[in-house]
Amino acid sequence: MKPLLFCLDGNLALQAGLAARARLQPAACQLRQFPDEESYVRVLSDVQGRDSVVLCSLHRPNSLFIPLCFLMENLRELGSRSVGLVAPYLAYMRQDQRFHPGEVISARLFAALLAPHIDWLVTVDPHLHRIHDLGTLYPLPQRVVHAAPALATWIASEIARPLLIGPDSESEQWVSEVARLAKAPFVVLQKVRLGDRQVAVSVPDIERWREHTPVLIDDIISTGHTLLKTAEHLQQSGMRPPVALAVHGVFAEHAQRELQAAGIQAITSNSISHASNAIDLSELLAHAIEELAP
Ligand SMILES: O=P(O)(O)OC[C@H]1O[C@@H](O)[C@H](O)[C@@H]1O
Repeated sequence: MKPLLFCLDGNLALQAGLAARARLQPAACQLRQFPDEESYVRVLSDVQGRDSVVLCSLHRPNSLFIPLCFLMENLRELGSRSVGLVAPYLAYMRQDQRFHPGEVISARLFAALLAPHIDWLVTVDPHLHRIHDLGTLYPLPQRVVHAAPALATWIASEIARPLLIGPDSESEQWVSEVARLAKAPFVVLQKVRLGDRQVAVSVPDIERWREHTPVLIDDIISTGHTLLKTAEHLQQSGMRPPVALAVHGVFAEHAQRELQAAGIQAITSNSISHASNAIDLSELLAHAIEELAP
């Protein structure tokens, strides 16, 4: 029997894509909040003796974490043989060390809370910066899907004469791979983070790329300030308005509005459901799921 596929984050398009490509059977659950914000979760499919897969990007981690744990443990109590998690966006990966004395290393602690509930994990380009192996945080069967081939295909078909730009050294791992696959030139800029919402970006001499279309590549758009600052500097250097490609469109606070106001076209993958989704990851995710699902 096909494993059942539950979707907790409302990404129904991705659920349908995965069900078709990874031979999973869509299943239903209900999630709501009580007036005091406690979570109510109900499984509406028969899971007895079945393997279950839960699709849930963790872009709103604090509000999704409790329902996700409730659902996964409930699936076991109701007789599910196994529970795998497909979290295309994995949260709490950026605070992977104590930058200031006394800070919580949330990447490690969040993983320690989540891992005991899952049998296997599939995610997309987790923000592995100082920790290079996801298995260090999640010591269980897991696959990391890389969105680079899908981003490169989109660029090759949509942008004439692209110049790929990584806003900071962290982004080099993504931009260099996308550039290789798209057979396009790339540059990496220097960024200094001044706070949660403040960044400063410096641009090297990009005179010779004037005739190219700048394509910013990053793993995450959160507040959008990294992209906004980068675009501002590119504009001052006489470049055309950039297209911004990111794997994960978190779009925290007013990010979407501010990017639009700055004339930046944001394009994202469907790791998180959003109006900017133009890059479908279901095929790449389906391969990874088929390797792990029983
Ligand atoms: O500037 P915002 O959008 O808030 O944050 C996203 C950036 O912060 C970094 O960790 C990510 O790799 C990305 O460059």
